[in-house]
Amino acid sequence: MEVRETEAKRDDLESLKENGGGGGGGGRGGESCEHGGVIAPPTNPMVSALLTDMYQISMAYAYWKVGKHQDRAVFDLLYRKNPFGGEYTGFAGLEECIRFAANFKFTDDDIDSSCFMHTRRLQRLIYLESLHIPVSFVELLFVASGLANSIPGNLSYIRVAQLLETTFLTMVNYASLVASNAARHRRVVGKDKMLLEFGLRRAQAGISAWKYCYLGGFDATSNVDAGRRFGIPVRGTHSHAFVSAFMSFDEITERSLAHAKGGSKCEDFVHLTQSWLSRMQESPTLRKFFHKTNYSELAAFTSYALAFPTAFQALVDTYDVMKSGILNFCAVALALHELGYKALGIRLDSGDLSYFSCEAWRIIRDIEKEFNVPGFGKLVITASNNINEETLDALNKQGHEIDAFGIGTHLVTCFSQPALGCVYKLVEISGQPRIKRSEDLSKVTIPCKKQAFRLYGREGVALMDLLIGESEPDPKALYKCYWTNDSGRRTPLPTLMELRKHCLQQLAAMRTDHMRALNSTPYKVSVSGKLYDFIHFLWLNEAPVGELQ
Ligand SMILES: Nc1ncnc2c1ncn2[C@@H]1O[C@H](COP(=O)(O)OP(=O)(O)OP(=O)(O)O)[C@@H](O)[C@H]1O
Ligand SMILES: O=P(O)(O)OC[C@H]1O[C@H](OP(=O)(O)OP(=O)(O)O)[C@H](O)[C@@H]1O
Ligand SMILES: O=C(O)c1cccnc1
Ligand SMILES: [Mg+2]
Repeated sequence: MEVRETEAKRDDLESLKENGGGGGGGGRGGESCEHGGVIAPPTNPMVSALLTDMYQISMAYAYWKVGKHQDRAVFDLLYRKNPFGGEYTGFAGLEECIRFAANFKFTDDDIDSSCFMHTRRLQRLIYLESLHIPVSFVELLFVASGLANSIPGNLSYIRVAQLLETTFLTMVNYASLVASNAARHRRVVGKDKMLLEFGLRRAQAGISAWKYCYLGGFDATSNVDAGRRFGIPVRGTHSHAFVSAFMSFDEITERSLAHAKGGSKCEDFVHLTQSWLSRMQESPTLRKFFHKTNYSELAAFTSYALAFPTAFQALVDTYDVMKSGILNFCAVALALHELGYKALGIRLDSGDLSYFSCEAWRIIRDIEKEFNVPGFGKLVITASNNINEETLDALNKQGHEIDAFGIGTHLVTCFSQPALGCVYKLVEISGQPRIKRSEDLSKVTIPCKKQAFRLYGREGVALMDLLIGESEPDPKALYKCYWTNDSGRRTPLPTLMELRKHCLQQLAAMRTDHMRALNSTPYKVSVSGKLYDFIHFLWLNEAPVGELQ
C-alpha cells in the first residue's frame, strides 16, 4: 500500500514537471550559439573586450613593444581545489568563452567610452595617458583585434591570448561553481525529487545562475526570462502577499466555475469551499484538528483556485500550517474535486519541514479515506525556506513527505563557498614549454599543450583522469575540441539539455566515496610518464639553485 501511494505521488510529480504550477510553462527552447556559421556574441551584453583587468592590456602592450606580440601562446585554464570541500567540480561556461573569443574585438565604442570625452582624438590621448600606453598601440589593438575573425591564428598570438584571461575566468568561475553547487544539491536529494531554483531575488550574479543550476540537475526555475532565453521549464506557486491581500469572502466578486468536463457550472464556488470546510469540521476524524481556521486565508485560496482550477497550489504557512493552512487547502481541493479538477499541492515555507510535511500528508490521507475520494492524496508537497545541502541531508535522515524543494539563496549565492579559484597560466610559447615554479606543489603549472582523458573501470566507474602531452598517442578523449580560431574547426555545441544529461551521466559514473559530502576520497588526476619526466626536467632547468652534489 505504501509503495503504491509513493508511486502515485511520483506520477503526480511528473505531471507537475510537465504542466507546471500557477505560472508554469516552458520556454522556446533556448538560443543557439551559431546562426549560419556565425557565432553569436556572449549572452550577457555587458561582456566586451574591456571587461578585463588593466594589467592584461599593459602586458599586451609590453609584448608588442619588444616585438614578441606574434609569439604563439598556450594557456591552461584550471582550478587547483574542488569547491565545497568536495572532490568534484562541474565545468561550465565554455560556450560563453567561445562566443567571446569568436567575436573578440575592441570596438570604436569601447575605446570612445573609455574616457568620456567629446572628440575621439582627445579621448584616446587621455585614455592612453591614464593607462601609460602610447596611442599607436591602442590603434593596433583596435585594428588587429577587429580582424580576429578573419586572420587565422590571431587569438593564439600572445598579445590576444593574454587579453582573454580575465574574461574567460569570470565566465568560467561562477558558472562552474554554481553548476557544482546545483549538482551537490541534486546528489543529496536523490534523483526522484523535483528541484526548483528560486534564486533570482537573491542573486548577485548577472544572468547566468539559472542556466548552470539547470545544467547541474535542477528541474525548473522561477525566473521567466530564463525560460525564454534558455528553454528551462518555468514553475511557481504564490507568495504570502497573495494570502495577506485578502480580508474577506466579500472581496470575491466573480465566483462561478465551470465543471472540468463541461456541462454544468458551479455558480458560487466560494460557497462550495465553505461548505466543504464545514463538512470537514463535522467529521469525527478531522474534528480534532479544528480550532480556528483563518477565513481570509480560505478566501485567498478560493480566489487562486478560481484563477487556476487545473493547477491549484497553496502556500499554507501564512497563519498556521496545522490549524489553518492545510485545512483551508483541503477544503478548496475537495471543492475542486467535486467539479472534476485535481489540485496540484501545497508549499511549506517555514517551521519544521519534516514534521509539517508528514502531518500534512497524514491529514490529506485521512481526508481521502473519510470522504472516499480516491486519488485525492496524489498531491505534491513543495518545501522552501533557506534550504541548503545540509538541510536536505537532515531531512533525508529524519524522514519527510516532501516531493519538491524550492531553493534560492544557498544555491545561487554559493553561500558555503562564494568563489572558485580557476586560474589561467602560460604553459607554452613559440613551441617552447613553460613552467611556473612554486613552493606550493599544487601551484606548479604543468607545461605544454596537453590532452586530458578520463579512465573508466570495468563497471563503468571513473577511476582517474590522465593528462598527456599533445603528441603522445591517444587513449579515449575526455574532452572534445569544439572550436579553434586557426583551423576554423567548428563542432556544433551541445544544447543545454544535452549538457545537463552529460553532466548527470558523468556524476552518476563517479565512485560514491569521491562524491560523499564529508571527507570524500580524493579523485586522482595523473600525467603520463613522459610528461612527468618532462615536468621534472623543466623544474630543475628553471631552478635558481642547482641540485646539491
Ligand atoms: N526538519 C528540519 N531539519 C533541519 N532543518 C530544518 C528542518 N525544517 C526546517 N529546517 C530549516 O531550519 C531553518 C528554520 O528557519 P527559521 O529559524 O528562520 O524559522 P522559520 O520557520 O523560517 O521562522 P519564520 O516562521 O519566522 O519564517 C530553515 O533554514 C529551514 O530550511
Ligand atoms: O529561502 P530561499 O532558499 O532563498 O528561497 C526563496 C525564498 O524566497 C521566498 O521568500 P521571500 O523572499 O518571500 O521571503 P521570506 O519567506 O523569507 O519572508 C520564498 O518563500 C522562499 O522562502
Ligand atoms: O514560485 C514560488 O513559490 C517562489 C518563487 C520565488 C521565490 N520563492 C518562491
Ligand atoms: Mg521564504
